Amino acid sequence: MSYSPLDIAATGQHPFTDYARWRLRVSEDGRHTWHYLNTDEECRAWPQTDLDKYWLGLPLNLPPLPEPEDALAAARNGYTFYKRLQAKDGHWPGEYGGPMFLLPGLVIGSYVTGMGFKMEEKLEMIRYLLNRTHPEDGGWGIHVEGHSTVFGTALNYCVMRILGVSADHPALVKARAVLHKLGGATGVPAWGKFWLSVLNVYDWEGNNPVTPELWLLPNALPFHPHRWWIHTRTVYIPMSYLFGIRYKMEENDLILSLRQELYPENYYHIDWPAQRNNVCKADLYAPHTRIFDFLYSLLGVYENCALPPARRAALDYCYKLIVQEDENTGYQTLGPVSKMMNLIVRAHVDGPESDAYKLHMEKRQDFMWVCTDGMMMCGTNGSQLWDIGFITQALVETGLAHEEENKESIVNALRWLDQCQIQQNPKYYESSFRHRTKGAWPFSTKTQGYTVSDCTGEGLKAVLYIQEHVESTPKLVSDQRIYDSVDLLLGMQNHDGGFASYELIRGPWWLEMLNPAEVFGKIMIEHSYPECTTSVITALSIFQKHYPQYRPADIRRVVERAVHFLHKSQMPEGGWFGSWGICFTYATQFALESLSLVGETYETSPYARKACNFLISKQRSDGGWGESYKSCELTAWVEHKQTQVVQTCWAVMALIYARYPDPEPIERAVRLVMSRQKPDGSWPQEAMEGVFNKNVTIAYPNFKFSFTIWMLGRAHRYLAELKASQTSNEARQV
Ligand SMILES: CC(C)=CCC[C@@H](C)[C@H]1CC[C@@]2(C)C3=C(CC[C@]12C)[C@@]1(C)CC[C@H](O)C(C)(C)[C@@H]1CC3
Repeated sequence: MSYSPLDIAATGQHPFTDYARWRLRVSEDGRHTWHYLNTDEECRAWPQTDLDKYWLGLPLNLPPLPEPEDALAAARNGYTFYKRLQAKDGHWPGEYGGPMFLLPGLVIGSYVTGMGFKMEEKLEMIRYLLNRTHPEDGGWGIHVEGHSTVFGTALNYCVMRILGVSADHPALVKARAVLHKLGGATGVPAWGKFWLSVLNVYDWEGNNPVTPELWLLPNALPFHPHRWWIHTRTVYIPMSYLFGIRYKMEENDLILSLRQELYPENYYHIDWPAQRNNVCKADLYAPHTRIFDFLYSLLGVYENCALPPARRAALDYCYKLIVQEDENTGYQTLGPVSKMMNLIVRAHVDGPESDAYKLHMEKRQDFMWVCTDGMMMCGTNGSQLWDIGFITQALVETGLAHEEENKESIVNALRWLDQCQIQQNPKYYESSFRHRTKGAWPFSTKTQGYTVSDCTGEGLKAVLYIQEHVESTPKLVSDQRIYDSVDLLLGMQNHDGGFASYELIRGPWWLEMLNPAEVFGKIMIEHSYPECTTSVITALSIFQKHYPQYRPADIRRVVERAVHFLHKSQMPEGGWFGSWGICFTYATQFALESLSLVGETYETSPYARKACNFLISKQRSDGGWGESYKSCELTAWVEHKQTQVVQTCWAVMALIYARYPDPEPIERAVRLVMSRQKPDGSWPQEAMEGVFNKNVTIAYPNFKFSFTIWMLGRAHRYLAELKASQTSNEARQV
């Protein structure tokens, strides 16, 4: 077995492997895999690039660029740097870390199925966790910036032990103390109970039922799982399978020892059924409702008398759905959590000799990323489309795309966008309850293959911008393919006029009252989001400018209803609540982009005016904006300790969309963003940019390039326009 004790340094400050030997391979459709080269010969044959070095945190030693005289020159310097991080195939790879409950799935899932890791991977995963302990107490949180929780600490503690760290290691001694102070692993939230049960260090009796038979109910029922938010149902399918068979790893010395380490009390005396609703206070974000507890007690009764044929039929059905999901996504599945759960089911049913086992093992690699601090598991197999969508639009809108030295880069980006569009519906379509995909752009890669409304919107915009505005680019995406994506978007509007993430809202609002996850908010059904709504309607409107003859009445109607949704969802203070980026700054940028489309600006619309005043009231004395992820948890603005460059860019973009008439706040913000730029044109990484399920931050490190370049270039032009109109007004007055 490749899991054995290791001698590990006390801290993860210095790499445990030779960072000059890591290489990022970009293959197929933008797939990312990291490789460690063992010999000097291999290293010579495959030299390290600036792209590798940048993400590994190695110095690029670039000469300083000419000091920028204005905002546009700063944007140009920014792109001179960022172009170096473009992969040969045209997209911009990047890490996608933040959640601290993903590596546990990877490592526990691999351990229980007998899949190993390379030594260098193990060492850097350990180092990553050493570097991500909470600076004050030494535990782990649900995400890298969060306080220590049982979820983060119990699971990552197991990861460290599995990977070979001794229980006496100073970091583990500390983490164990945190865990015990929080009451021990009994109070881990539901998903933690699940992983620990799979590892055989928690009793299945301590889990609320995850009844697979729900899948056998008639599809028409309003609470049928096919109506749940896609991430929730895709996780619950393999979860219910593994619960249904009470899967657990065979006992071994490590497991026996973990049973002692994780609990302050005697493991064998724990009253397991009493733990089902025991969740540590530090973890609890979305407490169960009474109705939830009542229904789960009924399911608990059912569990005691479940009929074997019904259980068998339910398990068979879940297994079928799992196989379909694996095949629809190239064994990546929708996301990192379902990935590892599906992997366990397939390993269990299909066995270690099967293709499914081998493919699952191989595709773990797509989520594993080496960063400055070690190796993490990413939130998806990358954010390829999302990142290329923004930077390409930024280049076109700032005019940088037209500059000779950037032509090749922009054509390469178009080629990548072209190959990324999904041109068919999934192999298993209706049978696996999928939304159509023909015409869509996904969030990451075509192989992952899921429609996301706003990714399709941003992908479409990026293609239209390049194909329609940048001279001499080939027209790679045909009219028909563009129509396919417009048809898809037109079909994704919800009854409230807004757009959700992957699908239409399928279930009733009250399903949120049955959220079992405890640590995530708003995960049971789709919801309409101002961000997604904006990406879609801006894409449709830009499309219409270039293709005025195609479904104009439908587009008009969809846009009108969407604008109505945005009006309704404005918060009383004037901002919009962001669900995917932090937070009011993020969503307000999107909402004002939408309003600008229909001519609603500071001068003409009370909505836009209120939003601008809200943003201006949050500008800090240094000219920037800084909002904490706590805003997302609390649904109320919380200041960040530091001003954030990326948020400053969002706020300024919002003001520009609304044609805010006073140049002064914009000029101050531009100065702030320019002052943070390094001589080589880059910006340093600051706080997390993104969020999901209200409670978990996630990194979008490419935003510090796309939104800075975009904002600086646009502000440069906007400020010039403002000055020109002020001068002409003055002239008229004279
Ligand atoms: C709770 C579970 C299953 C955790 C796994 C993590 C996923 C749920 C997260 C990770 C990345 C994530 C935040 C993402 C999204 C949904 C939830 C994801 C997939 C979407 C696609 C929703 C729509 C958004 O506008 C946007 C496109 C930014 C994000 C992208 C990342």
